[in-house]
Amino acid sequence: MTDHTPSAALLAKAETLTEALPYLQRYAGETFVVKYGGHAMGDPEAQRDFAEDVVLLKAVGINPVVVHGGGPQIGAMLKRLGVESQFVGGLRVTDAATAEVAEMVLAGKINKEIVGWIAALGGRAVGLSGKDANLVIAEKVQRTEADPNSGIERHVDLGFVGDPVTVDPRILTNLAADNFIPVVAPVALGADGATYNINADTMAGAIAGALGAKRFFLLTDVAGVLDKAGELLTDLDEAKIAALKADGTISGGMIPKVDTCVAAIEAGVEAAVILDGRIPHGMLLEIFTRRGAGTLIGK
Ligand SMILES: Nc1ncnc2c1ncn2[C@@H]1O[C@H](COP(=O)(O)OP(=O)(O)O)[C@@H](O)[C@H]1O
Ligand SMILES: CC(=O)N[C@@H](CCC(=O)OP(=O)(O)O)C(=O)O
Repeated sequence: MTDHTPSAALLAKAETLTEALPYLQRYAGETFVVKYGGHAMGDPEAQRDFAEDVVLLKAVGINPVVVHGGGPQIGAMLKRLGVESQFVGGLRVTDAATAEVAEMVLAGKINKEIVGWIAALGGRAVGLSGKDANLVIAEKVQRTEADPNSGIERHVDLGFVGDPVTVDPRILTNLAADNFIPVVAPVALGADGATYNINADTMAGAIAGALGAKRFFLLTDVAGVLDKAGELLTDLDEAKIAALKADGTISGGMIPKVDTCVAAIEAGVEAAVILDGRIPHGMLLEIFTRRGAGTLIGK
């Protein structure tokens, strides 16, 4: 007689599904903002896995809003055009020609690639930038830098680099209510009518704050915030972050990330998670299993 007992592997799959039940109940109807960084995009397979996660979130009643980057991809295009890029404090110095290329790569190429993957997997994505429906109004960033000789702080002109100053999230909530998945490129107009290039972490944080998102995910190319020994720090708050910045544990590109998370939480986001976007379905493991992944930043 044939043995009809399910295999252990099959039973483990059922357990994974039941383990997800409390999370499915807790998050149904909530808004999750996901920042998908250029380094996390990797190869087409990684992009497909990411899109699959986003479509799954929507299918179980969560409202995902994707805000993407594309720094390495802008860099590659500028290189093809023979233009060198300079960074100050993690921000790309953006003259008018660079702003044009950044918009083409972000709002044209990458945005439509992500929309395409989501569509291919049965989701209904709408690609937009901060310009659409006045989603974001930007203001030229003001930065200072210490002069290497005198040590005196002086103003640095980053060109068309913007900070989001107002966010009108109605287009996002309207799209989500109609079962669309918004995919946002970090480009916006200033009140002066100019096009501004915005750091994608900053853009995503401002949008997460304006939406009062339940969760804000930052997908990057490290496991999360690491301590000096390279071990993952699983839980952080504002005070711990301040200490880690002060002693130099958090540096470079991780500084704007944690600052963005803290600002988003102050604006009403319940918690932010920094995690490795290169791990296939890492976001699903974080959301729907007890193990979690990455660094959770809360109040
Ligand atoms: N304490 C830390 N933990 C993890 N990464 C850190 C830390 N301090 C600095 N970093 C750096 O921050 C980087 C992530 O920032 P960034 O390269 O700007 O990411 P992205 O391109 O995804 O926006 C890491 O790859 C790492 O080099
Ligand atoms: C002003 C500024 O630096 N803008 C960024 C926008 C893209 C971005 O932030 O992409 P990642 O998230 O992949 O780094 C840039 O030009 O690279």
